[in-house]
Amino acid sequence: MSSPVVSTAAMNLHLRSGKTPLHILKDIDLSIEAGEVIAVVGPSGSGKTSLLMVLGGLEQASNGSVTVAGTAITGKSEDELAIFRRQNLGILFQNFHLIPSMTALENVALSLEIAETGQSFDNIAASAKAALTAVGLGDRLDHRPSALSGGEQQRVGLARAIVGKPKLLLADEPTGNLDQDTGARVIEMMFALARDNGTAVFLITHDPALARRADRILSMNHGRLTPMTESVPA
Ligand SMILES: Nc1ncnc2c1ncn2[C@@H]1O[C@H](COP(=O)(O)OP(=O)(O)OP(=O)(O)O)[C@@H](O)[C@H]1O
Repeated sequence: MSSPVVSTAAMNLHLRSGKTPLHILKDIDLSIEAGEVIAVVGPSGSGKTSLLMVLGGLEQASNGSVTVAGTAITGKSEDELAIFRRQNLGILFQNFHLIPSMTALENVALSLEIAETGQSFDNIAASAKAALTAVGLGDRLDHRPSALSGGEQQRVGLARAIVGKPKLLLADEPTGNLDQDTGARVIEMMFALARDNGTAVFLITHDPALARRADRILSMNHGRLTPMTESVPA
């Protein structure tokens, strides 16, 4: 059997707020297989985004182990983490983070260019165009973010997150700002990526209907992650 894409053991995250020490993540043991979609639910402030940040190498765990796509990311330098992210991760935030001066096509192509896959410019442009077409934006390639609606910008963000066929997709409330139809479309694309490419998906959501579609639901409470056993309220 292949090893999991995500594996953490006895992982803790301590931060400080002024002089007050905070124990944000407590003894996290998490494993996510290739092609598996995990939904993480839980109250505001419970630690969901903090866990996403640790898995993405955007926040360093205080102790324990964190292995993502075969790389032990604890203790790596910022430069090493940047390379690790470019080669293995897709990240989809609620607030898109698109580059305002670049067109949709350029925003998506940039993520392939900085991943340094060695592809020619023509190949990169073709992949970016295919990803944008897949999210229904084939006719918006030359639009800058300011000329796109919120839902369209989110879909550009999704195209950018998936164009490199990442081993792990991290998504924080990806449908929070979207109408139902656009949200459903974004979700379909994420599931397709897991199914067709074997991408492991870590999805934070407050949407019970969305959580129920995942392979597994985990609940975060006061920094502890536990399997969701009772059914998610509608
Ligand atoms: N850089 C930081 N310094 C200090 N405390 C932080 C920092 N980042 C997050 N926290 C605290 O960590 C706790 C967990 O925050 P986190 O954003 O992970 O929660 P969440 O479950 O994602 O919440 P939400 O659903 O509201 O997004 C909160 O109490 C928050 O105030």
